[in-house]
Amino acid sequence: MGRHGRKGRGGGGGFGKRRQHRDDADNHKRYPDIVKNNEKLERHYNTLLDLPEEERVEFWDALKRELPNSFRFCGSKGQALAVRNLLETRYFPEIQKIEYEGKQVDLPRPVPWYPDELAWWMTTPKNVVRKFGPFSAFQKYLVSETSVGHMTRAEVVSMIPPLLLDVRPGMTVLDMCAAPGSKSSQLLEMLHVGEEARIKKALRGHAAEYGLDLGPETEEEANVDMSADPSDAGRATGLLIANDADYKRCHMLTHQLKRLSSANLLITNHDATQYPPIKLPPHPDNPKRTVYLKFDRILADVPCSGDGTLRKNGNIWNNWVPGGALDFTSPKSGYCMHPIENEAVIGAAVDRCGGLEKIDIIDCSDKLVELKRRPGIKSWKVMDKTGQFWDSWAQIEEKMKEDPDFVAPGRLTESMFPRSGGEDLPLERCMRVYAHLQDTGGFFITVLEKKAEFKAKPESHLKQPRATTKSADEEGTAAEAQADPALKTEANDDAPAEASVEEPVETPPDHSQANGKRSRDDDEDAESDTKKARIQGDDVKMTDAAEVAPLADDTTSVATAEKAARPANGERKDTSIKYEAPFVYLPPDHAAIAEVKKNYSLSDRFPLDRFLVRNETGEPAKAIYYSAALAKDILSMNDGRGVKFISGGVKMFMKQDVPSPDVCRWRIQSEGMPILEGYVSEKRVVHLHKRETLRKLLIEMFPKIAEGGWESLGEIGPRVRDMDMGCSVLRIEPDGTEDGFQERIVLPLWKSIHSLNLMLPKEDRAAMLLRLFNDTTPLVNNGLQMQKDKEEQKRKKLEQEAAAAAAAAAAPGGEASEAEATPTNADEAQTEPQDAEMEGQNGADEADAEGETEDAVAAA
Ligand SMILES: C[S@@+](CC[C@H](N)C(=O)[O-])C[C@H]1O[C@@H](n2cnc3c(N)ncnc32)[C@H](O)[C@@H]1O
Repeated sequence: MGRHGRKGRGGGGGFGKRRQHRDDADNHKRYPDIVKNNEKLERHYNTLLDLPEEERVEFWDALKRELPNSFRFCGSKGQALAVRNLLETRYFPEIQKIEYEGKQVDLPRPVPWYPDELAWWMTTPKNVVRKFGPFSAFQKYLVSETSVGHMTRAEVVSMIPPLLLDVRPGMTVLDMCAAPGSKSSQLLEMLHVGEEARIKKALRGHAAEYGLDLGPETEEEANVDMSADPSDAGRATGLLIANDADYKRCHMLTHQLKRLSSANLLITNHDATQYPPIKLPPHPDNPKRTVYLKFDRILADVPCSGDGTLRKNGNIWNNWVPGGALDFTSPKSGYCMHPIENEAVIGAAVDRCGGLEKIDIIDCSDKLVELKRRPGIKSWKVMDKTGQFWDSWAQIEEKMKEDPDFVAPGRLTESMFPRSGGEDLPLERCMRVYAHLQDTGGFFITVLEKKAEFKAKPESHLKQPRATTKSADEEGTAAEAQADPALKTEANDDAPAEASVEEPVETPPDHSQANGKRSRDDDEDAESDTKKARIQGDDVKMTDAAEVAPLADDTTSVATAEKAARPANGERKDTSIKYEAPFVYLPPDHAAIAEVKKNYSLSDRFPLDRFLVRNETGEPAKAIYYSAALAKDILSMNDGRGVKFISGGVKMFMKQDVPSPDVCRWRIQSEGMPILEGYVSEKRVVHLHKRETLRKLLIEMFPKIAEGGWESLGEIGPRVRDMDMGCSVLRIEPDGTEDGFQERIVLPLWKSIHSLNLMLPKEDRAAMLLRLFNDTTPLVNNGLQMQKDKEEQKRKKLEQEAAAAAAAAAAPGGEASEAEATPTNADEAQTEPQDAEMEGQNGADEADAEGETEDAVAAA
């Protein structure tokens, strides 16, 4: 059907602008206070779902109850488990004591089908946890861990699709409609599973050679499967392209995913129905052949009418009309129960892709077995805007034959009905999750597997809607042309016919081998591809309520999008198309890279050819980023091709003002630390194992080292006193004692002339303080205090000098000289610390380029 994106792309459109005000008012009402009656809605689902009476009551009761609170522990597995353990050890005893409305509240429970008990839910609604006093410590924990990216609050049902996609390290994945990014973060985590242990294991054999202290081998390291992603010394080689059509939401996505510090992520801003082909470097054996990226997995979490979100968008009770689903005016999320947004779309997509030999609906009954679900629906009626049900398209045609003036109300189309002759389509393999099954929102998921190459049929082969009035009909057509870039391209662009969706086009180049992986040459036999896919179960695409036709690797979408990206003169390179600051890779022998390599004595095992900057000059001004090899290939090969890359690469080094040229100007940014730290030699490492030492470093910004200040820095005091100035790696390690650390943490540390500083944003400091020490002590900025003291001293000195000068002038024959009266700046040059300016003064290009907020690290 392909209509999903037409109205309200951006996910925030709700039920349209006219209703916005009332919606907002309704949304601010507590859910229990909302009147939950809608005759058409109830008649609609009672008819369509045809649930037995008892279950029907449960279904509506569940929809009328407030949605339980749910959250997921995220980030690296070690971190996620550490944060999860706190829930049970620190917060369970508190929650157990809470009574709300005369009843003891339930403890949170793990979601039974989510791996490693990393997803949890609780019956107490979010609003109560937020506002009811006795929950305040727990609420603080939720907010604090969410703000630093160790936890995310997501609807339980929305966690299902990534799990069914079975993403594994090394895969190439596209999330077509990714913002704000909750599913993308799950996908990214899957690409990085086991990476830390693999890197360590790969490095261990070379540790002595490079002066690396990797500590004792961990259990995870001992058990890690090196073959899961073997080609880049343990580093993850897969890639997630997270795409969204809405530019602003792409930036939201960037912000959300930044927390995962992944070098294996690119964010793009395209209409997914026109996703451009992504070029890869040619295969060395066939340098003339153009090679394009193909995806192992695609997630299509498309906008829909969202009636599955009734429990969190109470306004839907008032506003739901059958036409909502027909028009898709409420694209808040992919949660919907309506067959015309679900099974009908799957049917149409399979049809357009050439049937079940080309694309199959996968039976997932053996996956997530504890997830209660219902099979997809094979037959349904369609309710028009007046509330009348139609059994089939044939019934409408019949009526039109009988009465030439008859028009069905609303924009009904043939594809909204079960397909005639489509009885064999295994729509029962689609998955429906209803609110009453396990107290969630409603949801629809289907997993599709591409079995062979195909050319998708154009959308127009389906029968067109017949609207209520002529003008409505005309409106619809104009809107279609407006909203469907494919139609626009066909109509307006005089590029060669091969680009039209209707025309057969050359089979696009096949997977290629970038960096020895993840791509194929285009002359490879499609048949053998298909066999491979079947054997390995590899080419699974999934959709929740999705239209699947425009897969990025299918012939049609490649050709159409290629045309869109190609300028009218036929030349492919158009450097004028710049959507964001460019991505420029630095040569490995660049002076800044050499400086970094020398300062941190980086092991030769760390690749130096993946550093990039984000500015036109191509010179590092403020930040140096790092990306995985495949991301580099893609960013380099697609420069000037009209691919709208919003973000890519992890900020690895930030430029620092330093008091002498002997000090390395490039400090490691906390985001880049997990990628780099294993390769930094002992020369720039500080080991910390006492809890009190870390507590002091977290609470105090810029604790003093000079004038004996180092003595108050516990076991790290002598080390930091003797160390050269600049950035080093602080390794916080368990020492086996009971009150020692349970987890390993690595942070950047900066030593300046007078003081030391953990290079962590304030919110991260506060979150760590809460997590490790259950401490909410306000942070102390020693640097600011020193600055104030210094200013006070200066003021006093000035006063004294002025008084002395006045006295001298008053004395018989005396007159103070200018020079004596003017204070020198000599003291200032010595004052604390030069890094005071480190965040503020270099605010040039890159930070702005990504619209990022600066770390609150800084400055004294
Ligand atoms: C249901 S939301 C996605 C939620 C997201 N997957 C998550 O888990 O956080 C749908 C998203 O699709 C985007 N969108 C709408 N039409 C699109 C199109 N034609 N191409 C790509 N993205 C589109 C919207 O901007 C919106 O962010």
